Amino acid sequence: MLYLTECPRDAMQGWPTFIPTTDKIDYLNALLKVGFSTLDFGSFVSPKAIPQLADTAEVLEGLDLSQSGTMLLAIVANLRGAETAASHPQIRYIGFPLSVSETFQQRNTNKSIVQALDDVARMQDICARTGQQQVVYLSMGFGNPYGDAWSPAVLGEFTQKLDGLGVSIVALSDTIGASTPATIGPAFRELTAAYPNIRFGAHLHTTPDTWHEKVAAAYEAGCRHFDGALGGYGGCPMAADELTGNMPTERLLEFSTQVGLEPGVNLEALGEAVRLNQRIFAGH
Ligand SMILES: CC(C)(COP(=O)([O-])OP(=O)([O-])OC[C@H]1O[C@@H](n2cnc3c(N)ncnc32)[C@H](O)[C@@H]1OP(=O)([O-])[O-])[C@@H](O)C(=O)NCCC(=O)NCCSC(=O)C[C@@](C)(O)CC(=O)[O-]
Repeated sequence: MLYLTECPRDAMQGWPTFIPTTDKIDYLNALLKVGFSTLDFGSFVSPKAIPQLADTAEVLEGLDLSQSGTMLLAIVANLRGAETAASHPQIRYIGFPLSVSETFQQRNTNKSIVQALDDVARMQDICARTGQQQVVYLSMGFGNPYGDAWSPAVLGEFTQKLDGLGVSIVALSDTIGASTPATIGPAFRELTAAYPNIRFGAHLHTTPDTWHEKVAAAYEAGCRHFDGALGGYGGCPMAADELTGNMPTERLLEFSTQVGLEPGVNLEALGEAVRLNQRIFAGH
């Protein structure tokens, strides 16, 4: 079975019209029944930066976790957000976007990479206090649209720092869909060999035509932790004017069957989640 993180937060965060809080709650409760390993359900960030998710605390109140084995993950972009996430023991993972592009770090969190690394260290302290776990996203991990210098080696340099801080889950993130099998495969192969204490996830934004080669490259390089969003909607509005789209979870499940793994999801619950997904994102 693949370790799947379903990311409705990533699908919703840049959606142009406000999704009513009750619709978010219904959708997330449906996703909680599907059997995903983790649900990236919302974020505690500035409501000015991401107005769509200003209701995350209210949404959390409405979630029914009683019959779900799925762990909750919330994205934060500063220490204030991390303290908010830390005050909710239902949240297992606190996700922080650390960018290997200085321009994107500034755009996304209004701070430098050096300051962001300091936040990662402090968030490790918060997690040590609460028993939660930090997930660091290496954003723009496969290139950026701003002309900032990038090479495959940069992922190694950042990972070394994260390893030193005791971070044990790192999601290699292709924020704008710039990766290719030629950059994905070596990244997962080399980092997995060099950092056995870290689980590397693939957070690969993609266009519909290239999903398979990207997932296959990561899988063949040993990756078993994939992020996706049903329908492939969304992306990061802080990255570019146009949302790239997410890795469609349906395709990840299809891939999982192709390689002979149990999808590990309840198909009836998945059908209901897809129905609510279509109501929110496709208006029917
Ligand atoms: C980090 C800041 C806040 C810095 O932004 P800033 O402007 O430096 O922050 P500030 O401290 O000056 O505060 C500005 C305003 O935000 C409020 N504020 C400040 N912090 C919080 C908070 N935690 N919760 C609630 N409100 C907050 C604060 O109260 C204030 O409100 P005002 O006084 O003006 O009314 C801002 O840049 C921000 O919120 N960024 C959000 C970025 C974001 O959510 N990006 C999308 C998620 S990351 C992603 O999608 C990438 C990922 C994970 O998928 C992986 C990948 O693909 O790469």
